[in-house]
Amino acid sequence: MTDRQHAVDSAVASTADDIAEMRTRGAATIADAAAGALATQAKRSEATTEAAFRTELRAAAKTLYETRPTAVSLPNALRYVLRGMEGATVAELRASTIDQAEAFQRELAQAQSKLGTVGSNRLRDGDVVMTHCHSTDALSCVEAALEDGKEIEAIVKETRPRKQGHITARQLREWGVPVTLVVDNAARRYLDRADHVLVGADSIAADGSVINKIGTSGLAVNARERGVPVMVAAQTIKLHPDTMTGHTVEIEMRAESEIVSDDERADIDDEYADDDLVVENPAFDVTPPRYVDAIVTERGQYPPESIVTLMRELFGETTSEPWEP
Ligand SMILES: O=P(O)(O)OC[C@H]1O[C@H](OP(=O)(O)O)[C@H](O)[C@@H]1O
Repeated sequence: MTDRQHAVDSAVASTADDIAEMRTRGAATIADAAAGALATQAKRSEATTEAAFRTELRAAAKTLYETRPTAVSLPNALRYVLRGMEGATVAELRASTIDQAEAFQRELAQAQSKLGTVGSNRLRDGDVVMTHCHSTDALSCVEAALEDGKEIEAIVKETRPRKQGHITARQLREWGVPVTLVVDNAARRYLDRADHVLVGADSIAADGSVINKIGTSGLAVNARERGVPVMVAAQTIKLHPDTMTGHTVEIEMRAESEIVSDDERADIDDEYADDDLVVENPAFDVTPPRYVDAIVTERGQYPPESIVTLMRELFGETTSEPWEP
């Protein structure tokens, strides 16, 4: 084991593992868990010097960062917490880090609730929304509309390969929303019945592109063809500052076991072939801004092309990694 691994608390390692294995998933939920893990690291740290404490916290942040690459809410959360780590003694550093992590978690919840109010203004009584994957930001718009007394129906895409549509359907049913669950391939057929496509985002790029669960871009193109507006619910924590300086967002490639079992692979592949069957499992795709009607944030709704103005205001041009000294 390296010194860095020794310094990282077991609770941080376990949070990182939960994120990597998607037991903790969804961009906002990941950010919340990461901030909580840094607070735990600060609470449990046995560092005796200020330098050792800072090294530990940076090592914890790096461990969390290296779990999944696409949702920018994760590095944005880590950056936010580490920037608040201030003080001349270990006790002061500990207190400020814990305070900052708790402030982050509070603001995250408040932002989602504000975003929900903004998004619900786009929904009319009796509207039908089509969802993809499971997004707490997207669902907060429906929740706010229901609280306003509007009746909303949902067509919920299953979302292969991990079927997060089931989580969305379960939540909506709990709220008493009529739900029609469909396989992903049925989306175009059911768009005729939808008034909105409502999705979340893992990252939003400076040009207004939306990086979200694989299948979002095809859904958005079909929705445009059918004249159904596409609404993306994304707190500003989903804005990807690196894209202001030309970087692209890394698309996570997940294990092939999410798509085919070993037996299925053996059944498909020719055992005498010179090469192996290739199976690829990208978790996300990129929807160009021209297929998106509105990005709904806690600061109001934006046409995708103008999101860069908000990014500059919130992040400046800073894109350094949170664990860099
Ligand atoms: O932050 P909230 O809105 O909850 O979720 C945002 C996005 O995170 C999810 O990714 P995954 O299931 O973690 O791969 C989905 O792509 C979803 O749209």
